[in-house]
Amino acid sequence: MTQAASVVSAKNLCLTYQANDAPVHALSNVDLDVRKGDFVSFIGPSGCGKTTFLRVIADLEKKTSGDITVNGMTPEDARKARAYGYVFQAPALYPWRTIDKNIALPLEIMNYPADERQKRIAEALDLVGLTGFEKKFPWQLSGGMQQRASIARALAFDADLLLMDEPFGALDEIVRDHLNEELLKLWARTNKTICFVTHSIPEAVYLSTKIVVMSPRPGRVTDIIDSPLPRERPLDIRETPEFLEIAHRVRDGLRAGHSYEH
Ligand SMILES: Nc1ncnc2c1ncn2[C@@H]1O[C@H](COP(=O)(O)OP(=O)(O)OP(=O)(O)O)[C@@H](O)[C@H]1O
Repeated sequence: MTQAASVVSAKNLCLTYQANDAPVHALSNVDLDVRKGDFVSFIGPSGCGKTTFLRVIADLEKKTSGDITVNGMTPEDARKARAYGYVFQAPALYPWRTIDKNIALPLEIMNYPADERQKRIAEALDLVGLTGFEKKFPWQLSGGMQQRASIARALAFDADLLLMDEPFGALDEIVRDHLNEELLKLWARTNKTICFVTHSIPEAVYLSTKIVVMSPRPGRVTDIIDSPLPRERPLDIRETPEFLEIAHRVRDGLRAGHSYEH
């Protein structure tokens, strides 16, 4: 079998923010290869550079040194080619726009014709299970449904790469479990490549084909775990020895990164 194409490739990637008092080494010598169809989670304590890494992929921050390509291009060219959809931590929906109009906004900015917009909105709502809610305002939906609407908005351009920055962090555990299951189904149906930031070990292990463990000061990768779990995962896989073993390794990686500071 030939290896899947590289979607994100980082080599010796460094990013230093020039803060007022001292430079902040948000990413230090990061090496990572994300392949087409991977579900990659980034896990680590606050400040280890998870968001910064997604922002470099999205061309919202510029690297200081090293190399990074997205779909074989510079992040800037990839952004211009609309290589990705971005889902933020909070739903970030416009309260004065109905759900369909929120999803339409980026498509309007990109001058998609009205009929194409309608088609894409309907498809994206179907993928996240929100068909029938197009005329509701965000405040008429629960937190979980709002976050699904944000995912629909990111899916609407049909980019192969989804960047998700802790999208379910603010939701209660039951809703989160449900959305995790839904997200895996969506990933299986669409064959997208997903880069997903989380603070939760079970979430990272449940969702991912690859888990990137990071630690702060300087922000760096301490472990990369290729998951042996099958791609199809019922929620109760979380009680299996295989699952717990990976969770254990993630926890060890997080601990090792922590002891580096002392
Ligand atoms: N624009 C900026 N200017 C200066 N420092 C920044 C800037 N953005 C982030 N940082 C710093 O860079 C480091 C990495 O931040 P980043 O947001 O990538 O971490 P994170 O792992 O996503 O954290 P969290 O889990 O809290 O979201 C932190 O120390 C942060 O304070």
